[in-house]
Amino acid sequence: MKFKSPPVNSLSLDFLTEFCISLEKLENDRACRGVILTSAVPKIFSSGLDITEMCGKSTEHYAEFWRAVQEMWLRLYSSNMVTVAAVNGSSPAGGCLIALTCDYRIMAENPKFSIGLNEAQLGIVAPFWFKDTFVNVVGHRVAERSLQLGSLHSAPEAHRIGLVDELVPEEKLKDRATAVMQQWLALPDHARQLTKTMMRKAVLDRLVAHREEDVQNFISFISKESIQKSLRMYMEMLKKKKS
Ligand SMILES: CCCCCCCCCCC/C=C/C(=O)SCCNC(=O)CCNC(=O)[C@H](O)C(C)(C)COP(=O)(O)OP(=O)(O)OC[C@H]1O[C@@H](n2cnc3c(N)ncnc32)[C@H](O)[C@@H]1OP(=O)(O)O
Repeated sequence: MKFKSPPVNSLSLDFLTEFCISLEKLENDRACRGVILTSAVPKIFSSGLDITEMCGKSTEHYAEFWRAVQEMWLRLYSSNMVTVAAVNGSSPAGGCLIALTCDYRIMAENPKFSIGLNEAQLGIVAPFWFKDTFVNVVGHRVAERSLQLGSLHSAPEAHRIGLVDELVPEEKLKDRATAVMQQWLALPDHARQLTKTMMRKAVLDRLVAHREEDVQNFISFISKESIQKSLRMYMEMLKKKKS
């Protein structure tokens, strides 16, 4: 599956809805046992949640948007398919979450590409299930430091801390992702799927049990004037960086 929402594959409500529909179709297709996620946009895997969806909108819109973010994560983290992220560009925040939610991450070894949960840099907080997914990949200490600092890690550093499983030259990314997929698909599906469920169930159950509370937390957090101001300033900064 190739993300193609230029300029930066930001995760808008439309993007998330289409992503979930596509995942559901693949999940229900008995002939499909695995999916490789990558980007058709040069240099960017995904720029994370679309900030414009979280700025100056109604409470109803925030609720709908956040439910779509939750749905994307719940479907991908609990997928029966083998999921491989072929990270061919930068991947901050929600983009990093998508990669973390897969079974395996391969990143192009370009030191200009960065990845991480940088929410703190925007003055916002990664929710508990972003944090739990991160901890499950890199361990508590590395996750805590990285989250508090809102670090964006260069590709080599991301590999060093275990955020990505391997680095390959960009032109070899597709072949390597295919080889990894074949390796994972060589196992009997039922054994791999039950193992995945066992490893991920507690974290998935936690969001399922607190889903509505999480929506309400998001709404009250994002509606604060101080948070809206931080997001507006961040968007301004992104625009200024260009000129
Ligand atoms: C008590 C606890 C309660 C907790 C409750 C929950 C709290 C809320 C949790 C929310 C979690 C949020 C997760 C996120 O994902 S937030 C998004 C974070 N993303 C970023 O920080 C990335 C920002 N973008 C960049 O750094 C760069 O754009 C990038 C490196 C990706 C690409 O750089 P490049 O130079 O190639 O491109 P431009 O910067 O010029 O961008 C092109 C245009 O795209 C716009 N843009 C970029 N990113 C976004 C985005 N994420 N959303 C919307 N729009 C984006 C950018 O402004 C440019 O637009 P213009 O062409 O119009 O200028």
